[in-house]
Amino acid sequence: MAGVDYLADERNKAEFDVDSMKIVWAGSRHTFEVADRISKLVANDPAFRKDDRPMLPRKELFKNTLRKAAYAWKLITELRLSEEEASKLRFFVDEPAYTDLHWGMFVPALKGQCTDEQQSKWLPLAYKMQIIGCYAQTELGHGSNVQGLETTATFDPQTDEFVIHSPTLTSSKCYHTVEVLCTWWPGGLGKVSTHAVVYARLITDGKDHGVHGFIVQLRSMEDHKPLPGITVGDIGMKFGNGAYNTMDNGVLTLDHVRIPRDQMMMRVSQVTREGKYKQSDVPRQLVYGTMVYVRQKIVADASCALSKAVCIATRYSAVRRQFGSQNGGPETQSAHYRKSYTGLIQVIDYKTQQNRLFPLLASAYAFRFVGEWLKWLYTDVTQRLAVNDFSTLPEAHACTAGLKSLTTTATADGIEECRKLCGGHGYLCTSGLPELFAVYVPACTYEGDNIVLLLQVARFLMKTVSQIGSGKQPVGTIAYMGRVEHLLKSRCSVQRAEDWLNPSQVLEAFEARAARMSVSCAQNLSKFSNPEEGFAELSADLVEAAVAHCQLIVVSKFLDKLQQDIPGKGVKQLLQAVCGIYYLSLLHKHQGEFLATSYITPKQAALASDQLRALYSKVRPNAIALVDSFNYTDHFLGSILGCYDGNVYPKLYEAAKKDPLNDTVVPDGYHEYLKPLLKQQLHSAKL
Ligand SMILES: CCCCCCCCCC/C=C\CCCCCCCC(=O)SCCNC(=O)CCNC(=O)[C@H](O)C(C)(C)COP(=O)(O)OP(=O)(O)OC[C@H]1O[C@@H](n2cnc3c(N)ncnc32)[C@H](O)[C@@H]1OP(=O)(O)O
Ligand SMILES: Cc1cc2nc3c(=O)[nH]c(=O)nc-3n(C[C@H](O)[C@H](O)[C@H](O)COP(=O)(O)OP(=O)(O)OC[C@H]3O[C@@H](n4cnc5c(N)ncnc54)[C@H](O)[C@@H]3O)c2cc1C
Repeated sequence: MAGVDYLADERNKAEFDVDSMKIVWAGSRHTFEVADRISKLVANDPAFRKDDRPMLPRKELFKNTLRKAAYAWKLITELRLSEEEASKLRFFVDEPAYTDLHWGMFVPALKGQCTDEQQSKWLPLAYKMQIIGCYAQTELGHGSNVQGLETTATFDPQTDEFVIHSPTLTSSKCYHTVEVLCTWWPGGLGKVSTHAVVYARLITDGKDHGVHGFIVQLRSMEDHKPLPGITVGDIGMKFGNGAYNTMDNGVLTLDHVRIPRDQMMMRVSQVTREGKYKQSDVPRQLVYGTMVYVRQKIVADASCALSKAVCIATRYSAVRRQFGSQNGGPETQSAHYRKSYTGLIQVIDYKTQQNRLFPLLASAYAFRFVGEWLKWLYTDVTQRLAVNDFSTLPEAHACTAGLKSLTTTATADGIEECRKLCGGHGYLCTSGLPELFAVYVPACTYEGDNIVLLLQVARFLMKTVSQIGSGKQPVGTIAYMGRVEHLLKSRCSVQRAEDWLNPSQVLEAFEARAARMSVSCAQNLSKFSNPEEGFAELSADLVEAAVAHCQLIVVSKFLDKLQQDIPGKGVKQLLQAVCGIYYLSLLHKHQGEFLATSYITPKQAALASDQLRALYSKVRPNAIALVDSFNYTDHFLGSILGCYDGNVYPKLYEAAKKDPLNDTVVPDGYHEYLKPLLKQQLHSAKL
């Protein structure tokens, strides 16, 4: 049956121009064309096969990743791909590798933390991959608490060097039962990186200046062996088969390792030849700049991971049929569903399925647009920093931290929901969903634990509330706090379900909820004589206020997007429906907060649910076209359930036949373990 498109009927139902939507999703025609070309290049090259990943033993898996990364680099250089094309190629290869950390963190750290002179030395080497780097910040005992790091970099004026040292238990106040407090977790560190950006406490003349970044060579450029004083290795298997085990997350101890003074990254602060510590005229927090950059990237990546899962679950939900009757005979479910040509009900037509799936589809679009906006914000703050305007740095930190937390939590939960939406078959590795979940879920932890990051947003919110009335007008994403008096008094004016389609009404509802939750936290905090104690005591409420603020940002950026000129037949109308599903499903999920803050009434909450159901019906015929708009190849999706042609069952059957366990009809181990058992039972049962 090759060539038959089992989803053709679904595709014919679309009420909008899919090609135009593809461009909206990609961000521009240019980005679409690059992504389309590179994704096909990868999909058509057998060297990038990835369906065997869950079955490979770790060593083989890792070597395979090294092979793919080297081959990708060969293509990048031979085809003279641009930076944009090269990064798309790595993205579509879709395999976590040391290159993610080299390009995603090491290079940005060099760019952001080094002086021009240092950059001119290190960047050309890194760009040509003549050195490979990683980002070594987290220690066994300290991840979230960066200020608590214990590795030291002590300046030795005699030799003009820093001595980098991981403290041992004996020299540490810590009472862990491990012998060494080493660096632990960095990706690419375990087996590959030649260099690392190591974060350590800078000590000059006995004085501790806090955490700074240093470039440390780890391995010999001749034979890849660790340099003297360096002990390095992989930290072991992680969650899931295949998944993130293609990455060599590493452990590192540094025993009085000496590096030249000019390998301290000196953009933010410097140590002179005499050992004098000098701080540039920039905020110390710029040392954390790489994290702001990567968090912004992670938000953009969330929409990719979630859209992948949603594409699989949506296509499969249209293919999968449950209940109804094959021959038009008595129905086992309500006649309401008797629409499909076979008489069997497509599971996508169940309202419960739509209620679980469509908000995730909407979230994928919402995260795409907020990711675009966050990229703009990051570019803007970077340009300002270049001219010593630091005014928007706290907002950029709060936005990147908060949105990283919000989008990764929703995406990880969403992928797991998509697995359940695919029923039993979702649990098969060939659905692609178990591995996608296992690869994605650490995003809730790395680059800042999601709760720790929300607490940073909460601090920013409390600071903003405390400044209300001081004459300092809040701007940007926090501008609504400038209208707090109105927002505390106002009441929702919705009278009919359709009123929930009014953008200004929706925006005010989300602003009022966020403002009221923040103000309530601030009022409760003011009852504590010690603010830090109050912050700790109220931290669960503060996290909820931070989530409300971040959801407001996502909703407002989606609504802003809809204000733009969006070409293509029906595209804008569909996006309006998708946006409506996004905010109304949030309103429904957090109804308690909207009601408790008294902005809306129970009747208005019920009208919101009515409108949400109406939007599900609007989106239903367009669901397949909406996921086709992601333009994912079958290779990238890596899922039989999500394959473009919907020909799921024969593919599942063929894949099962190819499982190594089916290489022989009688399994290995039969003669040792099954036969004797069965024989013994045969004797005792006298059969
Ligand atoms: C399939 C493969 C994966 C693919 C992923 C896709 C991603 C797309 C590509 C991305 C590229 C590369 C791939 C990356 C893969 C992921 C690798 C993960 C790498 C890591 O995990 S690296 C380690 C990251 N570690 C952390 O994030 C630690 C978290 N902790 C912190 O950030 C901070 O220490 C803190 C919790 C914020 C500190 O809190 P504390 O209150 O103690 O703060 P300080 O006293 O230090 O500072 C207070 C002051 O500073 C402000 N501030 C804090 N952070 C920042 C910042 N980053 N920028 C600006 N300002 C900051 C804070 O607000 C305070 O200000 P105030 O005094 O109140 O005015
Ligand atoms: C797959 C993966 C890749 C990684 N890659 C790198 C890398 O390349 N380089 C690198 O340097 N690091 C890396 N890391 C480390 C990562 O950045 C840290 O694990 C992360 O920052 C969380 O820190 P932690 O492990 O110390 O968690 P902890 O802080 O120990 O968190 C444990 C629990 O305590 C809670 N908690 C902690 N502090 C607070 C608080 N103040 N208030 C309330 N609750 C709190 C957290 O919410 C969490 O529930 C990686 C981690 C993973 C899982």
